[in-house]
Amino acid sequence: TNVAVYYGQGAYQPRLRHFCQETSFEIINLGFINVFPDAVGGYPGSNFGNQCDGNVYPESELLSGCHQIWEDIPICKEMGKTIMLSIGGDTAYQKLENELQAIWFADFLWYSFGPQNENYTDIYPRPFLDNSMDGFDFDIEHDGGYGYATMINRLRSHFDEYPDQKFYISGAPQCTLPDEQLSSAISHSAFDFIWVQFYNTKGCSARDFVNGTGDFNFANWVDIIKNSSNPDAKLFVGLPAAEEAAGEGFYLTPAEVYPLVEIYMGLFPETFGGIMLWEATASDNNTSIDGLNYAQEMKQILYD
Ligand SMILES: CNC(=O)NC(=N)Nc1ccccc1
Repeated sequence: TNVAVYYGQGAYQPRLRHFCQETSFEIINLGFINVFPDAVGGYPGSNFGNQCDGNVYPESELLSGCHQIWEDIPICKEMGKTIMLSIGGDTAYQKLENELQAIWFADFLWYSFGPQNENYTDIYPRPFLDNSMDGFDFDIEHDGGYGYATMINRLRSHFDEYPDQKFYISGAPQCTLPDEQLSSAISHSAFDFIWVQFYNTKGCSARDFVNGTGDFNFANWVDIIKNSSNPDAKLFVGLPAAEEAAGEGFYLTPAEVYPLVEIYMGLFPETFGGIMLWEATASDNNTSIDGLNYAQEMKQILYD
Protein backbone atom coordinates (compact mmCIF):
# COMPACT_ATOMS: atom_id res chain seq x y z
CA THR A 1 0.00 0.00 0.00
CA ASN A 2 1.14 3.53 -0.68
CA VAL A 3 1.09 7.05 0.67
CA ALA A 4 0.13 9.68 -1.91
CA VAL A 5 0.56 13.40 -1.25
CA TYR A 6 -0.37 16.68 -2.92
CA TYR A 7 2.43 19.15 -3.54
CA GLY A 8 2.26 22.67 -4.93
CA GLN A 9 -0.07 24.62 -2.66
CA GLY A 10 1.77 24.47 0.66
CA ALA A 11 2.50 27.62 2.66
CA TYR A 12 6.17 28.59 2.19
CA GLN A 13 6.71 25.16 0.68
CA PRO A 14 10.23 23.85 -0.02
CA ARG A 15 10.99 22.73 -3.54
CA LEU A 16 9.81 19.38 -4.91
CA ARG A 17 13.14 17.57 -4.47
CA HIS A 18 12.80 17.95 -0.68
CA PHE A 19 9.73 15.74 -0.78
CA CYS A 20 11.11 13.32 -3.35
CA GLN A 21 14.01 12.70 -0.96
CA GLU A 22 11.55 11.69 1.78
CA THR A 23 10.87 7.95 1.87
CA SER A 24 7.35 8.14 3.27
CA PHE A 25 5.46 8.74 0.02
CA GLU A 26 5.45 6.97 -3.31
CA ILE A 27 3.00 9.15 -5.28
CA ILE A 28 3.19 12.94 -5.58
CA ASN A 29 0.37 14.92 -7.19
CA LEU A 30 1.64 18.26 -8.55
CA GLY A 31 -1.16 20.80 -8.11
CA PHE A 32 -2.50 22.49 -10.09
CA ILE A 33 -3.52 23.03 -13.67
CA ASN A 34 -6.16 25.27 -12.17
CA VAL A 35 -7.53 27.14 -15.18
CA PHE A 36 -9.11 25.22 -18.05
CA PRO A 37 -8.81 26.25 -21.70
CA ASP A 38 -11.74 28.53 -22.44
CA ALA A 39 -12.05 27.15 -25.96
CA VAL A 40 -10.50 24.64 -28.34
CA GLY A 41 -7.03 25.96 -29.11
CA GLY A 42 -6.76 27.86 -25.82
CA TYR A 43 -4.12 27.19 -23.17
CA PRO A 44 -4.92 26.07 -19.62
CA GLY A 45 -3.49 27.97 -16.68
CA SER A 46 -1.35 26.67 -13.84
CA ASN A 47 -0.46 27.55 -10.25
CA PHE A 48 2.23 25.92 -8.11
CA GLY A 49 2.22 28.34 -5.22
CA ASN A 50 5.62 29.87 -4.44
CA GLN A 51 7.41 27.81 -7.11
CA CYS A 52 8.21 28.87 -10.71
CA ASP A 53 9.40 32.39 -11.69
CA GLY A 54 6.07 34.10 -12.32
CA ASN A 55 6.40 34.19 -16.10
CA VAL A 56 3.65 32.77 -18.30
CA TYR A 57 3.37 31.85 -21.95
CA PRO A 58 2.10 34.85 -23.98
CA GLU A 59 -1.66 35.49 -23.76
CA SER A 60 -2.07 32.72 -21.16
CA GLU A 61 -1.98 31.90 -17.46
CA LEU A 62 0.23 28.85 -18.06
CA LEU A 63 3.45 29.19 -16.06
CA SER A 64 6.53 28.96 -18.28
CA GLY A 65 9.32 29.31 -15.70
CA CYS A 66 8.88 26.38 -13.33
CA HIS A 67 12.62 25.76 -13.17
CA GLN A 68 12.56 24.23 -9.65
CA ILE A 69 10.02 21.65 -10.86
CA TRP A 70 11.74 20.77 -14.15
CA GLU A 71 15.08 20.51 -12.32
CA ASP A 72 13.64 18.30 -9.56
CA ILE A 73 11.49 15.82 -11.52
CA PRO A 74 14.57 13.78 -12.60
CA ILE A 75 15.53 13.45 -8.90
CA CYS A 76 11.99 12.28 -8.12
CA LYS A 77 12.12 9.71 -10.91
CA GLU A 78 15.53 8.53 -9.68
CA MET A 79 13.98 8.04 -6.22
CA GLY A 80 11.25 5.91 -7.81
CA LYS A 81 8.43 8.37 -7.16
CA THR A 82 5.28 8.40 -9.31
CA ILE A 83 4.66 12.02 -10.32
CA MET A 84 1.12 12.94 -11.34
CA LEU A 85 -0.05 16.29 -12.72
CA SER A 86 -3.20 17.38 -10.90
CA ILE A 87 -6.00 19.11 -12.80
CA GLY A 88 -8.50 21.28 -10.91
CA GLY A 89 -7.89 22.16 -7.28
CA ASP A 90 -10.94 24.19 -6.41
CA THR A 91 -10.00 27.73 -7.46
CA ALA A 92 -10.35 29.53 -10.81
CA TYR A 93 -12.18 28.59 -13.99
CA GLN A 94 -12.63 24.82 -14.30
CA LYS A 95 -15.37 23.66 -16.64
CA LEU A 96 -15.56 21.51 -19.75
CA GLU A 97 -18.07 23.03 -22.17
CA ASN A 98 -18.18 20.38 -24.90
CA GLU A 99 -16.63 17.17 -26.25
CA LEU A 100 -14.20 18.96 -28.60
CA GLN A 101 -12.86 21.02 -25.71
CA ALA A 102 -12.45 17.86 -23.57
CA ILE A 103 -10.48 16.21 -26.39
CA TRP A 104 -8.39 19.34 -26.95
CA PHE A 105 -7.58 19.65 -23.22
CA ALA A 106 -6.58 15.96 -23.04
CA ASP A 107 -4.32 16.33 -26.09
CA PHE A 108 -2.83 19.54 -24.68
CA LEU A 109 -1.97 17.84 -21.38
CA TRP A 110 -0.50 14.83 -23.16
CA TYR A 111 1.70 16.66 -25.66
CA SER A 112 2.75 19.34 -23.16
CA PHE A 113 3.32 17.24 -20.04
CA GLY A 114 3.50 13.63 -21.31
CA PRO A 115 6.45 12.01 -23.07
CA GLN A 116 8.26 14.55 -25.26
CA ASN A 117 7.41 13.99 -28.94
CA GLU A 118 9.49 16.05 -31.35
CA ASN A 119 6.67 16.07 -33.88
CA TYR A 120 4.70 18.24 -31.47
CA THR A 121 7.31 20.43 -29.77
CA ASP A 122 6.65 23.35 -32.09
CA ILE A 123 2.88 23.10 -31.57
CA TYR A 124 2.64 22.59 -27.80
CA PRO A 125 4.61 24.21 -24.94
CA ARG A 126 6.71 22.07 -22.60
CA PRO A 127 6.31 23.73 -19.18
CA PHE A 128 8.44 21.04 -17.52
CA LEU A 129 10.76 20.69 -20.55
CA ASP A 130 11.42 17.06 -21.53
CA ASN A 131 10.15 15.66 -18.20
CA SER A 132 7.13 13.41 -18.58
CA MET A 133 4.38 13.02 -16.02
CA ASP A 134 3.49 9.49 -14.92
CA GLY A 135 -0.16 10.35 -15.16
CA PHE A 136 -2.93 12.82 -14.55
CA ASP A 137 -4.99 13.43 -11.42
CA PHE A 138 -8.45 14.98 -11.43
CA ASP A 139 -9.18 17.07 -8.35
CA ILE A 140 -12.47 18.47 -9.65
CA GLU A 141 -14.29 20.44 -6.97
CA HIS A 142 -17.01 22.22 -8.98
CA ASP A 143 -18.71 22.44 -12.40
CA GLY A 144 -17.82 18.80 -12.99
CA GLY A 145 -20.03 15.92 -14.04
CA TYR A 146 -19.48 16.45 -17.75
CA GLY A 147 -16.58 15.78 -20.11
CA TYR A 148 -14.13 14.04 -17.79
CA ALA A 149 -14.80 10.54 -19.12
CA THR A 150 -14.12 11.88 -22.61
CA MET A 151 -10.85 13.46 -21.41
CA ILE A 152 -9.74 10.34 -19.57
CA ASN A 153 -10.57 7.98 -22.44
CA ARG A 154 -8.66 10.29 -24.79
CA LEU A 155 -5.66 10.27 -22.44
CA ARG A 156 -5.81 6.47 -22.25
CA SER A 157 -5.74 6.27 -26.05
CA HIS A 158 -2.48 8.24 -25.87
CA PHE A 159 -1.16 5.96 -23.12
CA ASP A 160 -1.72 3.01 -25.49
CA GLU A 161 0.78 4.58 -27.92
CA TYR A 162 3.51 3.83 -25.32
CA PRO A 163 2.79 0.20 -24.42
CA ASP A 164 6.10 -0.26 -22.60
CA GLN A 165 5.46 2.67 -20.23
CA LYS A 166 2.98 2.80 -17.36
CA PHE A 167 0.72 5.85 -17.10
CA TYR A 168 -1.97 6.40 -14.47
CA ILE A 169 -5.27 8.22 -14.02
CA SER A 170 -6.43 9.23 -10.54
CA GLY A 171 -9.21 11.26 -8.98
CA ALA A 172 -9.99 13.01 -5.68
CA PRO A 173 -13.75 13.01 -5.20
CA GLN A 174 -15.44 14.34 -2.09
CA CYS A 175 -16.83 11.55 0.13
CA THR A 176 -20.56 12.21 -0.49
CA LEU A 177 -21.97 9.58 -2.89
CA PRO A 178 -22.51 10.03 -5.72
CA ASP A 179 -19.80 12.64 -6.16
CA GLU A 180 -21.41 15.14 -8.54
CA GLN A 181 -18.07 16.05 -10.09
CA LEU A 182 -16.44 12.65 -10.74
CA SER A 183 -18.94 9.78 -10.28
CA SER A 184 -19.89 9.85 -13.95
CA ALA A 185 -16.24 9.75 -15.03
CA ILE A 186 -15.53 6.90 -12.59
CA SER A 187 -18.26 4.78 -14.12
CA HIS A 188 -17.46 5.64 -17.76
CA SER A 189 -13.65 5.75 -17.81
CA ALA A 190 -10.89 3.77 -16.12
CA PHE A 191 -9.13 5.15 -13.02
CA ASP A 192 -6.10 3.55 -11.39
CA PHE A 193 -6.32 5.36 -8.04
CA ILE A 194 -9.23 7.05 -6.32
CA TRP A 195 -8.31 9.04 -3.21
CA VAL A 196 -11.54 10.10 -1.56
CA GLN A 197 -11.37 13.32 0.44
CA PHE A 198 -12.67 11.95 3.74
CA TYR A 199 -12.46 15.50 5.12
CA ASN A 200 -14.19 18.87 4.71
CA THR A 201 -17.55 17.08 4.27
CA LYS A 202 -19.57 16.29 7.40
CA GLY A 203 -21.40 12.94 7.50
CA CYS A 204 -19.02 10.72 5.53
CA SER A 205 -15.65 11.92 6.89
CA ALA A 206 -12.93 10.02 8.72
CA ARG A 207 -13.83 12.19 11.73
CA ASP A 208 -17.34 10.74 11.58
CA PHE A 209 -15.79 7.26 11.71
CA VAL A 210 -13.81 8.13 14.85
CA ASN A 211 -16.74 9.89 16.54
CA GLY A 212 -19.26 7.21 15.55
CA THR A 213 -21.36 9.92 13.89
CA GLY A 214 -22.68 10.10 10.32
CA ASP A 215 -21.82 7.34 7.86
CA PHE A 216 -18.18 6.91 6.93
CA ASN A 217 -18.69 5.36 3.49
CA PHE A 218 -15.40 3.69 2.49
CA ALA A 219 -17.31 0.40 1.95
CA ASN A 220 -19.76 2.12 -0.40
CA TRP A 221 -16.87 3.56 -2.38
CA VAL A 222 -15.48 0.02 -2.73
CA ASP A 223 -18.79 -0.99 -4.33
CA ILE A 224 -18.59 1.99 -6.69
CA ILE A 225 -15.12 0.87 -7.76
CA LYS A 226 -16.18 -2.74 -8.17
CA ASN A 227 -18.95 -1.58 -10.53
CA SER A 228 -16.82 0.98 -12.37
CA SER A 229 -14.85 0.88 -15.62
CA ASN A 230 -11.86 -0.40 -13.68
CA PRO A 231 -12.91 -2.72 -10.83
CA ASP A 232 -9.22 -3.15 -9.98
CA ALA A 233 -8.73 0.55 -9.15
CA LYS A 234 -7.20 1.21 -5.74
CA LEU A 235 -9.12 3.20 -3.15
CA PHE A 236 -7.15 5.49 -0.83
CA VAL A 237 -8.25 7.12 2.43
CA GLY A 238 -7.76 10.86 1.90
CA LEU A 239 -6.81 12.72 5.09
CA PRO A 240 -5.64 16.19 6.15
CA ALA A 241 -1.93 16.10 7.05
CA ALA A 242 -2.34 18.62 9.88
CA GLU A 243 -5.02 20.50 11.84
CA GLU A 244 -4.75 23.58 9.65
CA ALA A 245 -4.85 21.55 6.40
CA ALA A 246 -8.63 21.12 6.53
CA GLY A 247 -11.73 22.59 8.09
CA GLU A 248 -12.28 22.55 11.85
CA GLY A 249 -12.47 19.05 13.37
CA PHE A 250 -11.53 16.96 10.32
CA TYR A 251 -7.94 16.25 11.33
CA LEU A 252 -7.24 12.80 12.83
CA THR A 253 -4.26 12.06 15.05
CA PRO A 254 -2.18 9.03 14.01
CA ALA A 255 -3.72 7.13 16.94
CA GLU A 256 -7.18 7.86 15.50
CA VAL A 257 -6.12 6.80 11.99
CA TYR A 258 -4.73 3.47 13.15
CA PRO A 259 -8.05 1.64 13.83
CA LEU A 260 -9.63 3.02 10.63
CA VAL A 261 -6.79 1.61 8.53
CA GLU A 262 -6.77 -1.68 10.45
CA ILE A 263 -10.48 -2.22 9.85
CA TYR A 264 -10.75 -1.14 6.21
CA MET A 265 -7.43 -2.58 5.01
CA GLY A 266 -8.60 -5.80 6.66
CA LEU A 267 -12.08 -5.72 5.11
CA PHE A 268 -10.95 -4.82 1.58
CA PRO A 269 -7.33 -5.96 1.15
CA GLU A 270 -7.48 -6.04 -2.65
CA THR A 271 -9.04 -2.59 -3.08
CA PHE A 272 -7.42 -0.71 -0.19
CA GLY A 273 -4.64 1.30 -1.85
CA GLY A 274 -3.31 3.34 1.07
CA ILE A 275 -3.55 6.89 2.34
CA MET A 276 -3.61 10.24 0.49
CA LEU A 277 -2.55 13.36 2.34
CA TRP A 278 -3.43 16.99 1.81
CA GLU A 279 -0.74 18.17 1.75
CA ALA A 280 3.06 17.74 1.70
CA THR A 281 4.25 20.85 3.56
CA ALA A 282 1.56 20.56 6.22
CA SER A 283 2.70 16.97 6.79
CA ASP A 284 6.35 18.01 7.09
CA ASN A 285 5.46 20.66 9.66
CA ASN A 286 3.29 18.27 11.65
CA THR A 287 5.90 16.39 13.66
CA SER A 288 4.60 14.31 16.49
CA ILE A 289 6.09 13.53 19.85
CA ASP A 290 8.45 10.84 18.59
CA GLY A 291 9.86 13.21 15.98
CA LEU A 292 8.16 11.65 12.97
CA ASN A 293 6.15 13.81 10.61
CA TYR A 294 2.58 12.93 9.72
CA ALA A 295 3.39 11.09 6.47
CA GLN A 296 5.97 9.00 8.33
CA GLU A 297 3.35 8.16 10.96
CA MET A 298 0.94 7.10 8.20
CA LYS A 299 3.64 4.94 6.61
CA GLN A 300 4.16 3.21 9.95
CA ILE A 301 0.43 2.55 10.33
CA LEU A 302 0.25 1.02 6.86
CA TYR A 303 3.14 -1.28 7.63
CA ASP A 304 2.24 -2.29 11.16
C1 LIG B 1 -7.36 16.77 -2.95
N1 LIG B 1 -7.71 18.16 -2.88
C2 LIG B 1 -7.86 18.80 -1.70
O1 LIG B 1 -7.72 18.24 -0.64
N2 LIG B 1 -8.16 20.12 -1.80
C3 LIG B 1 -8.28 20.89 -0.64
N3 LIG B 1 -8.08 20.45 0.52
N4 LIG B 1 -8.62 22.18 -0.85
C4 LIG B 1 -8.77 23.07 0.20
C5 LIG B 1 -10.03 23.27 0.76
C6 LIG B 1 -10.16 24.19 1.82
C7 LIG B 1 -9.04 24.86 2.30
C8 LIG B 1 -7.80 24.62 1.75
C9 LIG B 1 -7.64 23.72 0.71
